[in-house]
Amino acid sequence: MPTTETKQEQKTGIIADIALEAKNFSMYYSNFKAVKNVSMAFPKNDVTALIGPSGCGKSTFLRSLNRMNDIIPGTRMEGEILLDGNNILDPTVDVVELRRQIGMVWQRPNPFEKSVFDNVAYGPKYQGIRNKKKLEEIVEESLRKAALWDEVKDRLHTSAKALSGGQQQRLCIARSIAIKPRILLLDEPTSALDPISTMKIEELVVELKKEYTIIIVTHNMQQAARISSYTAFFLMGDLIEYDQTNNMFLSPSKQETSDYIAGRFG
Ligand SMILES: Nc1ncnc2c1ncn2[C@@H]1O[C@H](COP(=O)(O)OP(=O)(O)OP(=O)(O)O)[C@@H](O)[C@H]1O
Repeated sequence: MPTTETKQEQKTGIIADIALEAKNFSMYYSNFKAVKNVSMAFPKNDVTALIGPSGCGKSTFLRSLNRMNDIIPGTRMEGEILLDGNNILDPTVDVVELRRQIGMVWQRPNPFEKSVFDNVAYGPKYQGIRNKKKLEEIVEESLRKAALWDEVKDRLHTSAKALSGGQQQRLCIARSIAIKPRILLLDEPTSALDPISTMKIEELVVELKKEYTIIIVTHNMQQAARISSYTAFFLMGDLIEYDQTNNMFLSPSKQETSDYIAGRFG
């Protein structure tokens, strides 16, 4: 009989094309170890869900993947997170360029106090693109990819804050896409949205995986089951189980996973 560890290694070992990989990664808030010795690989052009009860460290881990925790004083990280074989935790890494490659969408839609157009054009302008036609092309392409173009094409120059919550969240996705990332980190992107808007975001995520690697934190297990190919279950900072989503939900190998999925805690 293989040990559980061996079984999991075998299962995660079937990821043929790895976009990003954590190796023995830990993250501390001062002396508190919020993420503990996590090793896992994220498949390219696919969706991986991070699930677990409140406080288990899934958002902290997600934010570590593009060094977003750096902005919190007193944080410390150990281990490695590899992108193309390079450790992104290395102090010499250019975090602005890293965050261009690994974009982030937050729980609450947070468009800038600018027009729809200027929200999407912001990143490309920051990168030095000034040509008006080129910017128009990028804005249209990004809004189309975020499944928002048809709804906003006649109001590009009105305030983004006037959009609905669901539209604002798709605008935030368009804003991320506009700077051509390779990986998108989504931190509970639908938790503030109504069911119809949630469905649109879920459809969008499934569409976007053709072009991007997507890592999503969700409280919603049905959502993880609907849109992800792999799921990682965290508990008190530990990665308890990582597997293909179908296996995880149909035959979890750990009791804690089974209890959580069955709604016995969390
Ligand atoms: N800025 C911070 N300073 C100190 N501790 C923090 C900070 N942010 C999170 N923590 C702690 O780290 C642990 C993990 O928090 P985290 O937000 O990553 O969990 P989570 O699983 O994403 O929870 P939720 O689903 O409620 O967002 C928790 O114990 C939390 O209290």
